[in-house]
Amino acid sequence: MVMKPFELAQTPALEIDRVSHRYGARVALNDVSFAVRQSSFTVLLGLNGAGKSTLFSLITRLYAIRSGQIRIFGHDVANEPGAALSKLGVVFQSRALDIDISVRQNLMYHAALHGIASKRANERIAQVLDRVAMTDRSRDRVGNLSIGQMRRIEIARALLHQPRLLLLDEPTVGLDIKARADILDHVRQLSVTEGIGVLWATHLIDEARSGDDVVVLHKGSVLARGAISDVVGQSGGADLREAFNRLTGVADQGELEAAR
Ligand SMILES: Nc1ncnc2c1ncn2[C@@H]1O[C@H](COP(=O)(O)OP(=O)(O)OP(=O)(O)O)[C@@H](O)[C@H]1O
Repeated sequence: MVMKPFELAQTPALEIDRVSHRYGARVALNDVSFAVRQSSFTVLLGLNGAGKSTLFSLITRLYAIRSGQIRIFGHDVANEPGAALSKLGVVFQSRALDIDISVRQNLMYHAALHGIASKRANERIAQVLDRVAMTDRSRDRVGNLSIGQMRRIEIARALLHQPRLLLLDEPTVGLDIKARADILDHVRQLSVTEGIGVLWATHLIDEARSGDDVVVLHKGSVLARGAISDVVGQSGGADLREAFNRLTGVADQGELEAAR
């Protein structure tokens, strides 16, 4: 018997299935479908207003899903929220740490919210701080860290309960070039070493690397999705920047930056 491809494939870490969302008359997401494979690094590429934050709000259940389905490791977010969200870690655009207490205290507090007992929490905190190379800062007050270091702690925090899907919404905003490259490297490594499916939302084309998957979201619609090499090949462009420009009709990255 010949097996169909979908029977051979693993369950995706995340499936967005025909999701639409409106704010009143404004369509923010229009029939959006794509998947994040397990252990993959998927770049959700879109300009200001593309719908990235709306999509994150639906995945995390901040907003109710009115049209379409979202599944995390096969669990429907609307019908099985406990099973779905237990596998999910999120780094939102807005700052999530209490700057007046230490890194460790922040992480202990978050572990308690997830019901992780203190012995296990101590072990996990040691592991996640090691993952983001911040072990030596555990007793520091968060307010004394640089913005890039805070971002790393936010990523460590999102990893405490051992999620298998990690969402990051514009995680490098406000970081200098070195901190940006460091965070990208750390998260890319996580997808490989920990087998985590990563969805990295950004407007910066140069954060995508060959080997990544990409989803081009523009004005609420998916214009292209798949391996970067395929998306570039199908567009007829020379690289992802040209592919993005052709797909969206946006002139260049300068315009993309200016749109923010
Ligand atoms: N609460 C809201 N009420 C009305 N319209 C909204 C609301 N939130 C977002 N929108 C609109 O929905 C569309 C998608 O916005 P969204 O914030 O999801 O995009 P984004 O890709 O995350 O952009 P950004 O990079 O600015 O965060 C935009 O047209 C935006 O103006």
